[in-house]
Order: sequence, then structure tokens, then C-alpha cells
Amino acid sequence: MAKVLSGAGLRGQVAGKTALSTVGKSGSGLTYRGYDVKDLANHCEFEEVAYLILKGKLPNASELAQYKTKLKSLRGLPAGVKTVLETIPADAHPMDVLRTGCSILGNIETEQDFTEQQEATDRMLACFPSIICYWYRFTHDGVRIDVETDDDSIGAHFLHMLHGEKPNALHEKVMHVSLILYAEHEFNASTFTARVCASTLSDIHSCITGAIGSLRGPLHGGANEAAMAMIEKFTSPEHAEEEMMGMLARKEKIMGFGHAVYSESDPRNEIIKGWSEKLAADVGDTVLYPVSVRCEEVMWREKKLFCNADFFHASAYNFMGIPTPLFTPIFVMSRLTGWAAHVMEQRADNRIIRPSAEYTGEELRTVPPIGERD
Ligand SMILES: CC(=O)SCCNC(=O)CCNC(=O)[C@H](O)C(C)(C)COP(=O)(O)OP(=O)(O)OC[C@H]1O[C@@H](n2cnc3c(N)ncnc32)[C@H](O)[C@@H]1OP(=O)(O)O
Ligand SMILES: O=C([O-])CC(=O)C(=O)O
Repeated sequence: MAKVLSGAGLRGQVAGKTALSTVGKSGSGLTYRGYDVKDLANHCEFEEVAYLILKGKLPNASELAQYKTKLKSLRGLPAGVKTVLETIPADAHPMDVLRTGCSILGNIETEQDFTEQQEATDRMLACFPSIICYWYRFTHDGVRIDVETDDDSIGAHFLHMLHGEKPNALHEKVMHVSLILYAEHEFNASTFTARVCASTLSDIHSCITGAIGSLRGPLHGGANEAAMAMIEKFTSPEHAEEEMMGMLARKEKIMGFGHAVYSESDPRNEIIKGWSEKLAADVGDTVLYPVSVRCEEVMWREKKLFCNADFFHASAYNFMGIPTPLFTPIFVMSRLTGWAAHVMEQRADNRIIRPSAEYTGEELRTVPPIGERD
């Protein structure tokens, strides 16, 4: 059954057209350019899906090979970007670092003309992992890493720079799946931010910088970090259940659950949950995964609320040794494809986005002389 969408937050309002994805059309599904996300996650690498979203078709083998070679060649960072990254403190949030990194890249490699939009996007896709890991390793380990690795994929490039060694096949596969699941989601808050910015005919780095800021919040992409902060406090499924019941009684929001559009389930959840289970077995986890499953059971039993894409991403990323503050930046590395495709779509058929407001303020009044004011 589809959710009844109405009320505040523009819920249920059609705010534009898109050919990029459908969300919750049958109550639970997700498609990118007509392909089911489950099909894509089962059969594709992230670079294939990025190509699909950005260029409009699934690549054939030679197009994919060429695209991957091109992305590999764009991993390096200009000296000016490195200098700025080195001035950002170690306790900054990595989402703020990425927001600044995107913005400074837009100053150094400015999009001069909309004909450069595909090139600018490929550049960001290739170098966002470099930006985040260069800053992270410089400020946390005191090393200036080489960001121009020869790894085959964006996910492997990220894990290699983060951990200083190439990831194993399981971790590289999970990164492909994760980046595919997060890539595109219609008019979510961050994508809408990007489209509003694009509708003023602004440059693509401004659109993406704004979108990063919107994704950062815990009601959106930041929920994967908030979910981790919660589950890591639970020492057993029983403990999780007790704490969750308390949170629900206090009417606290539980991050990683619920969705603005889906009514019964988020189709991305069962996929990442499956991989989290495999990773749990791989690392010999006996706490975090069973705790996560119990949280899911309690929320469904008590509130009929289901896990969204973020919840099992928390344990999956944790099992791969990824520090929690880097969870949402990984989301950016993926959603960049959706954001950029929406910017291109908006530019191709543009009218400035400018809704109306219902006024709830004072009636018309005159300005009293300054000596007569309270
Ligand atoms: C990738 C993503 O961005 S997915 C979303 C990630 N965000 C989160 O996980 C944050 C937690 N979830 C939420 O805050 C919400 O479910 C949102 C922001 C995702 C959607 O918000 P809405 O569309 O307003 O939710 P919805 O209309 O379904 O809420 C219905 C009721 O369930 C409650 N509810 C929804 N989600 C939760 C939750 N996670 N925990 C507790 N209660 C919740 C709402 O408070 C609301 O109660 P009310 O009617 O008494 O006010
Ligand atoms: O669609 C939304 O509102 C949030 C979401 O799941 C996403 O952006 O992936």
C-alpha cells in the first residue's frame, strides 16, 4: 500500500519532472532509469551505475573500461586543494571537509560553461575519495598520502587510501553495492537543494557544495553515523531492546528508521543487511549484527517502522574498519552521481524554482519613531 503523502515539508507535491529514478512507486520499489536497484546491485559495479545515471545508458564492456581508465586518471589533487585541506583541523567533521574540498575545487577548476558539466562531474567522482582521505590521513596520521592509486574502482581507491593497503575482494564488492544503493533517489532533500541551486543557472560546484550540506543532517544522510553512535552503545540484543523501548517511551527519534516516501520497506535495506551479515561472519562479530537485527525487530513490532538505507550501512561500514565520521562522506561519493544528473536535467529544461509561502506574520503597520519603541 502506497503511503498517503501530504502536509508540511512539501510532502507529496510534484516539484518537477525527472527521468532518473522512481521511488516507492509500488510502495517499496526503487529504479534507476528503469532498472531495479536490486538488479543493479546484484549484477553491476558502481562505475557502470554511475555511467548509467550520468550518461543515460548502461556501458558496454569497452565503454566501461574506458570510463574506469578515465576516472583513474582524474584522482590527483591540485596543490591548492591540498594546501586548503592541510589547514582544516583534525576535529572538523569530514562532511564539512568535503564541502570545503568541493568548493575549493570549484575555485581552482571552475566550470566555465555548462558544456563542461560531464567533465566536471567525472572529476569530482574521481577525486572526492582523494579529498576525504588526504585530509583524514594528514590530520590523523601525519602523512601526506599518494592519492593516485591504480585501484580498479572508486570503492577500492577509497579503502586503499584510508587503510594504507588494498582492500580484499569482499570489501571491494561491498563498496560497489553500497555506492550503487546510495547513488540516486529522486527529489530527496539534498538532490532538491542541488536542483534549486541549478535553477538559478549557478555552477555545478555550487550545486554540489549545497547538496553536501543538506546530506549532512541526521534526518538525511547523517543518519548512518547517528545509527552507529546508537548501536555501538548496546552490549547485547537484550540491552538494545531495553534501551530502544526507553527511547520510544520518551518519543525520541531513532536514526536509520522510517522514510518520507516508502510505506512498508526501503528496498535498499535487505540488500545492505545481507552484506552486513556476511561481513559480520567474516570478522567474527557476535554483538553488532545481532544488536542491529533486534533493533529492526523492536521498531517493527512497536511502531511498524522499518530500517531505511542507512541503518545496516552502519554495521557494514564498521565491519570494514571505516571510522564512523567517514560514513556520510561515502554517501556523498555515491550520491554525487544522482545530484549531478539532476543538475543536468534541471539545466536542460529550466525555470527558476521559487515556491510561494503562506504568510503568518503581522498585518501592515507603520514604523514608529525610534524614541517611541519598546
Ligand atoms: C538516506 C536517507 O536519507 S533515509 C532517511 C534517514 N533519516 C533517518 O533515519 C532519521 C530518522 N527518521 C526520520 O526522522 C523520519 O522517518 C524521516 C525524516 C526519514 C521521514 O520523516 P517524515 O516523512 O516526517 O516521517 P513520517 O511522516 O513517516 O512520520 C510518521 C510518524 O512516525 C514517527 N517517526 C518517523 N520516523 C521515526 C523514527 N526514526 N523514530 C521515531 N519515530 C519516527 C514520526 O515522528 C511521526 O510521528 P507523529 O505523527 O507522531 O509526528
Ligand atoms: O528520499 C529521501 O527522502 C531520502 C533517501 O532515502 C535518500 O535520499 O536516499
